[in-house]
Amino acid sequence: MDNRPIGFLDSGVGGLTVVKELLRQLPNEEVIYIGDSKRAPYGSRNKDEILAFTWEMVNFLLSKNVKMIVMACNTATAVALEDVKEKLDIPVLGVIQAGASAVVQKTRSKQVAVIATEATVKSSAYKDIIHRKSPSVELTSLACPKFVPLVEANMMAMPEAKAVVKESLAPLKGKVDSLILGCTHYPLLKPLIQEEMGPEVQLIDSGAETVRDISVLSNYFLISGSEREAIQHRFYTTGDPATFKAIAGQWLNIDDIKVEEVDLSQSQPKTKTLIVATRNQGKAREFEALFSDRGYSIKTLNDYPELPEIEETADSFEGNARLKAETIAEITGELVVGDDSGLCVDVLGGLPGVWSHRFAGPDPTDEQNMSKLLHELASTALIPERRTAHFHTTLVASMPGKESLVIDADWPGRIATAPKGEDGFGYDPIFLVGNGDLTAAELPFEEKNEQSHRGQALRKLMVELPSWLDK
Ligand SMILES: O=P(O)(O)OP(=O)(O)OP(=O)(O)OC[C@H]1O[C@@H](n2cnc3c(O)ncnc32)[C@H](O)[C@@H]1O
Ligand SMILES: [Mg+2]
Repeated sequence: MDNRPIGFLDSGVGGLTVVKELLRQLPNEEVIYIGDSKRAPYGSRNKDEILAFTWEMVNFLLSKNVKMIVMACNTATAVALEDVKEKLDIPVLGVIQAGASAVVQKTRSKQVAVIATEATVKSSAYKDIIHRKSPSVELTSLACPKFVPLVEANMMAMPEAKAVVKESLAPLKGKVDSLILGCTHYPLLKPLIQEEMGPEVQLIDSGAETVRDISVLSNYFLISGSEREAIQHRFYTTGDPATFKAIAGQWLNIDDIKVEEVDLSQSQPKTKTLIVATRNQGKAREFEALFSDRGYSIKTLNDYPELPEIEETADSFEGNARLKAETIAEITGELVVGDDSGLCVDVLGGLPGVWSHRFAGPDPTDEQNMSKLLHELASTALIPERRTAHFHTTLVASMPGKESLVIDADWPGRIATAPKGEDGFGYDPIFLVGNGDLTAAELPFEEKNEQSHRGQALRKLMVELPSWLDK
């Protein structure tokens, strides 16, 4: 018997899907978990980086006196398993072997697929093992680089997740009888993946399959834990402990889960700069909330007083957003995101639209803009059905020498007959959300962010950005 903990490592929260299975199958084992959310996703990084980061996590786990290490990350397994195994004298397990073995046993049609990160697909680790075991099995490998950012941002229940899963899995529909979830993050999207692939396709969870191997290995080396009272699992993250706790608490069903933030590398991880092309600090704060835990340092034009003022002279949201993002990216050489947004009222043919900010004159107050709009609608749109509108936003991410990434989002509603509510800004007090009776200025800050055009666009950006940067 050996009651030392088992160490789990992952690029973020994905390895929790393996831990969940461990807690179910082997309740006498204690867990030490390290997730490198700050540097996730690993899947689009190069081999040397993945190897270095994995070793940092291995050394962290060794400092906690673990009896075994489980690389609960397919990307780390594909790149670093052999190296780590060779150099340590405790057992080290990856997640690829077990998933590959399971699919060979379970497929009937011999048409199977694996979805994984780009690095795992590139490594051909699944292909190699499956072909060695059964040359007649035909494996299709598909990289789904948008899945990990989606899970890391805890967006699994949001409508964007369904859309991303549908779009990503389209090439596999109707072609296979078994699908390996070749990234430990993916079981968190399992209901959506199953719905998209159809009930007849069996999903193989590599992580869950791995727990059987942990059990076999512990028995073989006589290091299983014994039944005891005080088992204290410990979780560490390099990212935001609150997000980690939210995902882990829900997924593992543990109420008082202990999560600590750690700084893994001696030399700080390279923080990437993201310039938001605005002087509006409110917008910068929204970016900061989402991106600083992903290893970005957020700057605005206020940090670069020497940069020119950029006039919004285009006649479309995209035109203005490009003008801001591309001009600043060209001058600074950095990653820049620009956005342009506004309120589009149907009966006014989409006005005030791109002119929302200056609707009532060159430098109007929000009140002046709102009263002009109410005045315009007073004569033409008396009934609520004629007062439909939507907020629109277009985000453009730009880097010199790269085709820009463009993201749009809408937030539908209607125009009220009088302002209502204290929160928000701009036209919020006269924007009735959806078909309801509350204006955007009556929603609490978090709720507005969850629904709004800007909130939706920022979350889409968070999912699209890593794979765009990698192109
Ligand atoms: O271009 P920057 O410097 O970022 O600042 P801006 O005020 O022009 O910012 P936008 O182009 O994004 O927005 C234009 C106007 O649209 C309105 N607007 C945009 N989003 C809104 C929201 O969430 N709630 C209420 N009004 C909004 C508001 O009147 C804004 O001044
Ligand atoms: Mg504007």
